[in-house]
Amino acid sequence: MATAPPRDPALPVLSAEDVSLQYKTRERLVTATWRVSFKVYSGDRFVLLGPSGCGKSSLLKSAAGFLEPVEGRIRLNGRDIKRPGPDRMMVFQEFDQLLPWKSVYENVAYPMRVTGRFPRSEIDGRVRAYLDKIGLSRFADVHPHMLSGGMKQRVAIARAMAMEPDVLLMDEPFAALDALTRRTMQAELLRLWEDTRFTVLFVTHSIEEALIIGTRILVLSPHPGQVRAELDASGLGFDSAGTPRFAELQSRIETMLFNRSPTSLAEAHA
Ligand SMILES: Nc1ncnc2c1ncn2[C@@H]1O[C@H](COP(=O)(O)OP(=O)(O)OP(=O)(O)O)[C@@H](O)[C@H]1O
Repeated sequence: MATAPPRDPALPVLSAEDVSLQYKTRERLVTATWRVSFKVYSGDRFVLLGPSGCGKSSLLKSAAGFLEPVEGRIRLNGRDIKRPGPDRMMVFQEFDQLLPWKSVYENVAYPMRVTGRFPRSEIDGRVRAYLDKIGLSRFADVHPHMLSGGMKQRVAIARAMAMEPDVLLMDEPFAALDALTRRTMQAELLRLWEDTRFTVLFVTHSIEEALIIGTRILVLSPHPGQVRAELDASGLGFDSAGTPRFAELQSRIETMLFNRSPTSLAEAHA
């Protein structure tokens, strides 16, 4: 297989330029986002944050190649995204994203087998390495219905990461988990990132999750989705919760999203 030419780290992996997204239903035209721009660089943990209806999932769908902008452009390594491809792997919120008739091993192997992204001789090693990374080696032969929600999400993450996509697209991957499992999974994602420094575009409506997961956060307001701000959240993690920087960013985001003054927010939390 031909190796890709080295990429210039100064160029974005993914870029959205004035992206407007719309849905045409029989009754009306829904504008999901209005001229949204952002750039995701190699190794970014880039978070799209905002309330329900601000177009986070639509932007992710567009990056995945399922939804073409009506205005503007969305590009991967400088090329317009026209369709889905193995260079972008998606992890969804739903627990039913695995193929139920295939084992954990086969689920992770499947995209590699059908896309030919790697030589066949490499597939077994890759599956085993990624199952090991997420601590599911012992469950390789188990079928999804035997797994907890958290384990299913781990398999989905391993399956996506094993493809070594240019950008990993994650749509509220931990939102359906209980609070403790969610925290464990957030920590695990950060640990995996420390290991390989993959590029991820992560959607959430949780401010706390955005601050823990993200190195950069794009705050969106709804109807239609528009950019409110882009914030630098690098260096924050679990240990930062409650620190002045964490609290300051949290308060800034709350003010932006709820249009409340910091004082009234402090009162609301009291
Ligand atoms: N398939 C669709 N057909 C029509 N309208 C849609 C469709 N999908 C999304 N929308 C509309 O587009 C807008 C943005 O939706 P989107 O799901 O992208 O937002 P979101 O920020 O991800 O919200 P949530 O957190 O609730 O998923 C909303 O007004 C939504 O109703």
